[in-house]
Amino acid sequence: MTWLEMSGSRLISPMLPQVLCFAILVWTVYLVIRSIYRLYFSPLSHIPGPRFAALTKWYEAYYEIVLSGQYSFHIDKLRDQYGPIIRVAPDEIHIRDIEFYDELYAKNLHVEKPGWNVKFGSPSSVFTTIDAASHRRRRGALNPMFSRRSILSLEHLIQQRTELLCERISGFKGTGRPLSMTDMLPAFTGDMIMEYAFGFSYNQLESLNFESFHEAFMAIGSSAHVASFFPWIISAMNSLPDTRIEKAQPSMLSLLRLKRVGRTIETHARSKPEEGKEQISKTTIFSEILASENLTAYDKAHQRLADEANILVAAGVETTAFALCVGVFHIVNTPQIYSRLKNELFNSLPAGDHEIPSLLELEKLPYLRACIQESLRLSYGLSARNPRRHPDRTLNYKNQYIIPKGTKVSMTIVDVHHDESIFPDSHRFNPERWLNDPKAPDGKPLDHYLVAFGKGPRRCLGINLAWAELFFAMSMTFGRFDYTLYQTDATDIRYKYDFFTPRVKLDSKGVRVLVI
Ligand code: HEM
Repeated sequence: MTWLEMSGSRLISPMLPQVLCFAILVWTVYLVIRSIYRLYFSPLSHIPGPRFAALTKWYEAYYEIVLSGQYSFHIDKLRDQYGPIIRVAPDEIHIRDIEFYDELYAKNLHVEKPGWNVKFGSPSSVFTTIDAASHRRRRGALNPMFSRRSILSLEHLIQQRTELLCERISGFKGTGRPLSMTDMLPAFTGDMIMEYAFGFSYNQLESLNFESFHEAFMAIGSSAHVASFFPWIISAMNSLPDTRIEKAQPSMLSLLRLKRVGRTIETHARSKPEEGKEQISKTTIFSEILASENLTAYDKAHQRLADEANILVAAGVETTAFALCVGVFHIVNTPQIYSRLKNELFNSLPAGDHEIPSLLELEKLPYLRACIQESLRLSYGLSARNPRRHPDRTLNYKNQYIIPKGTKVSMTIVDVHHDESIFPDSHRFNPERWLNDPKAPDGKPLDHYLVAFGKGPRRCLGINLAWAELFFAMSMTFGRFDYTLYQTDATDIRYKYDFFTPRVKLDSKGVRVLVI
C-alpha cells in the first residue's frame, strides 16, 4: 500500500461524510439566500410573473427542453394572469406590447444582445456577438456586400438560380409525382447564400432529392435550447468523435456538422479558385473581412471566419425558404388569391419561358409584393424571444414599471405579427391588407409593424438578398407554373414549436404540390 493510499484511507474516508454534509449545508444556505434575494430584493422583484420563473431558470428549461420549445406559448397563456410585462426568468423580462417595440430595438449605439452566443457554438459571428462595439466593427465589414446596391449588381446570380429552380419544377410537371417545396426551397436558398457570400455552392438544387441543410437546421434549433442551459456541452462534444455523439444525442451531432461545414467553407473560400474555374461571385465575405482595416486580428482568425460562415448559412437558408413555403401553401390553398396573383403576373410578365425580369420590374407589382409581405408576416423569421440589454439606459414601461439599466428584456416577432389591433384576423393570409398604402391605427405605415427582419442596429443583415430571392422565386414559380396541393393542409405550415425558428408539427411531410 502506498503512502497516498494509506493516508487516503485513514484521513479522507472518515471525514468524507462530514465534508459532504457541510458542502450540502453551504449550498442549501446559498440557495435560500439567493431565492430570497431573487423574490424580494432583486431590482426585478416588482415585475409580475410566476414565482418559479423568478426563482430559477429551470422553470424555463422545463418548457423549452422537456416540453420542446413551448415556453413562448406558455408565456402567452401567462398574459391573462399577469398582463403585458412578465418576469420570465430570474434575469429576464418579456414584453408583449407593440408600442414598446421601437423603444427596445432603438438605434442605440450601446445596446447589447445577450444569450444567443451560447446557442449555436458559433459565439463570434455577427449574429451572436453580444457587445455593441464588437458587433458594429464586425457588421461594418459585411454591410457593403449586403447593401441593396451590391444585390442589384449581382442579381444575375439570383436570376440564374431561379432559372434552375424553374427547371426543377418543370421536371415534375404533369407527372403526378408530388414536389416537396419544403425540400426544394432550402436547396435554392442554400445555394444562393453560399454562391453570394462564399463564391461557390454545393449545388444542392441540382441534387436528385434536393439535399439541403434543412434537416440539420431543424435539429440545431431544438439543440439550441439544450445549449442555452448547458453551454459547456458544445465544447465537450467538440472533443468527442461524431459516432459517439450521434448515439448519445443525435440532434447535437448536426450542430457539430454545421461547425464543420463552417470550417470547410472557410478553407474552401480562402483557397484560390481551381484553374479554369472562375469564382461565381468575385467578392466573398472572407475577402471583405480579410481586407477590412477596422477589424482586429482576432476578427480575422480562422475560427471566427468559420463562425461567420456557419451563421450566415443558418440565417439565410431556413428563414427565406419557410417564408416561401408559407406563401406557396396559402396562395395555392386560396383560389381568389391564386387567380389574382396569376392575373397580375400574366399581365405584367412576357408569356412563356421568357427571360426573368429585373428586380426593379418585379418590385413594381403590388399584389406580388403584398403576397410576399403576408408570407413574411406569417412565417415570422424567428420565433425565439429576441433579447436586448441597454447598459446605459433605464427603460420606463408606460410609467408603470422602471426597468433598470442592464436588464435583459425580450420581445417576440410572433406577438407583433398577431397583434389584432394592427393585423385584424391576424391568422388569415390576406394580401389585400397590404394594398393601397395602408396605415396602422396610429397613422404609421402598416409595414412599420412588419418586423420579420427585426429592427434597429441588429436588423437582418441579409434583408436585401432575402427580398430579392422572395421576389424572383415567388414571381417565377407562380408566373410559369400551376399547382394543386398534395396531401398538405394548414398544419404543415402552422407554428407549433419554438426551435429558434418556427417549427411545424414534427411528423409533417412538408408543403407538397402537384405541378399541373
Ligand atoms: C425571409 C428571410 C429572412 C428573415 C425573415 C430574416 C430575419 C432575421 C431576423 C429576425 C434577424 C434578427 C434581428 C434582430 O436581432 O433584431 C436576422 C438577423 C440576421 N440575418 Fe436574417 N433573415 C432572413 C434572411 C437572411 C439572409 C438571406 C441572410 C444572409 C445573409 C441573413 C443574415 C442575417 C444575419 C447575418 C443576421 C444578424 C444581424 C446582426 O445581428 O447584425 N438573413 N434575420
